[in-house]
Amino acid sequence: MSDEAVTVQYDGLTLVEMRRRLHQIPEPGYEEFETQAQLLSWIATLPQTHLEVRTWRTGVLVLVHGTSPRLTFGYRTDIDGLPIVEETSYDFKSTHPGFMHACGHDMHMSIALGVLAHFASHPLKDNLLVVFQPAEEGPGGAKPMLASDEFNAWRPDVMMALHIAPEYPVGTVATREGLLFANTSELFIDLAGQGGHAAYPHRTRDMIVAGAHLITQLQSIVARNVDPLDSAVVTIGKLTGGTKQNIIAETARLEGTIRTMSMTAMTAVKARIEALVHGIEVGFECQASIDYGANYTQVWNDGPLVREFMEFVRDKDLAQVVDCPPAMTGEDFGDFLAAIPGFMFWLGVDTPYGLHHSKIEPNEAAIDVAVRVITEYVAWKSSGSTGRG
Ligand SMILES: CC(=O)N[C@@H](CCC[C@H](N)C(=O)O)C(=O)O
Repeated sequence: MSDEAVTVQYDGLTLVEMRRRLHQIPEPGYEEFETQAQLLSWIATLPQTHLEVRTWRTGVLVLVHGTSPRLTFGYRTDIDGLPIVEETSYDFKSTHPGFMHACGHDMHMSIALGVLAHFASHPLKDNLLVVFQPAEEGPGGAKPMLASDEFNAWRPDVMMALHIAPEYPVGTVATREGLLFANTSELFIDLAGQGGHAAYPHRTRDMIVAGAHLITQLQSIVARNVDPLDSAVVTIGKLTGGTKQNIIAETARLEGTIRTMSMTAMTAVKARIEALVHGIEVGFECQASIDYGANYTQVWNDGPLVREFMEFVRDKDLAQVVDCPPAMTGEDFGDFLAAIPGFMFWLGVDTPYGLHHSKIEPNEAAIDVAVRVITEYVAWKSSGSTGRG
């Protein structure tokens, strides 16, 4: 492959410049209006001969027609941001107050744009569907997109995606056969008691105290109810309740997430949460409700396909390939992989701050690495194989 894939420009903009522009406009799931408009305007500047473009909600689907297609390859990027106040040193910080691309979706989008630009002018034998998917951070765009007519009209036979990894050096791809990311379930617990004057606690049912007890009890689930040879996480990331320091809180809300390696553990964790919440209702004379929000299927990499990908990248010396352990991160790309064979991999971006941190600054040199890895792999796959390992 020539260097063209990595020096690709849209309307005079490099992939890094496009990443920086996207970094400035992070938007929550299903509100990616400015992002969608920006993507569409850039895509319109590409050679259109082989392209067909559709929108799905706030997402974009681009089919690059192959010259003699037998298969459709799918490459997916997520496009939403997170409710985080940015604290990077960038001079291209988010212009959307309280929102930030702190999970790398700006990097992911620029890589997908690089892949798309390359194949728009170097079409494959096979079709390529580039998917710009909304709402990965929640409530999940993959499941409804999979069920949509827009996606199914161009449904790929094989799918792939990547996620930036702060802990790996630039020039690394890390993945594995089978389980890569966990099963996830969101968790929202509402507690309702009786508010009142801070000086008369005996006449109230204090939901700050009930919530604090419940959070502590929830921490016992992983330690005492999950097989130590399996794994789970129960995190409460947000606690709200009360109105003022001298008013006893009538309500409280806990917001969190559950992560498990197996569905057996997910069922067991949920059963324990329900038992503990019921105990809080009895013990603190209050009412409680549980909502599990969005649930994502584990990311399960197809063994032969991911093995072949790892061997290809290693053999062509496109990146350092690491056979990594599974992670407790979640990804609704798992929902695509439950329906369509494929795989996901981590892309090293070498930054001291982790995903979802207000100071994360991924190394942009990783964009070219990823575009090269993906374009070379897909071109090789389309040139001779049947799409399966
Ligand atoms: C890669 C990544 O960070 N993904 C998110 C997915 C969120 C799923 C859902 N909203 C939840 O919180 O359960 C993650 O937090 O792992």
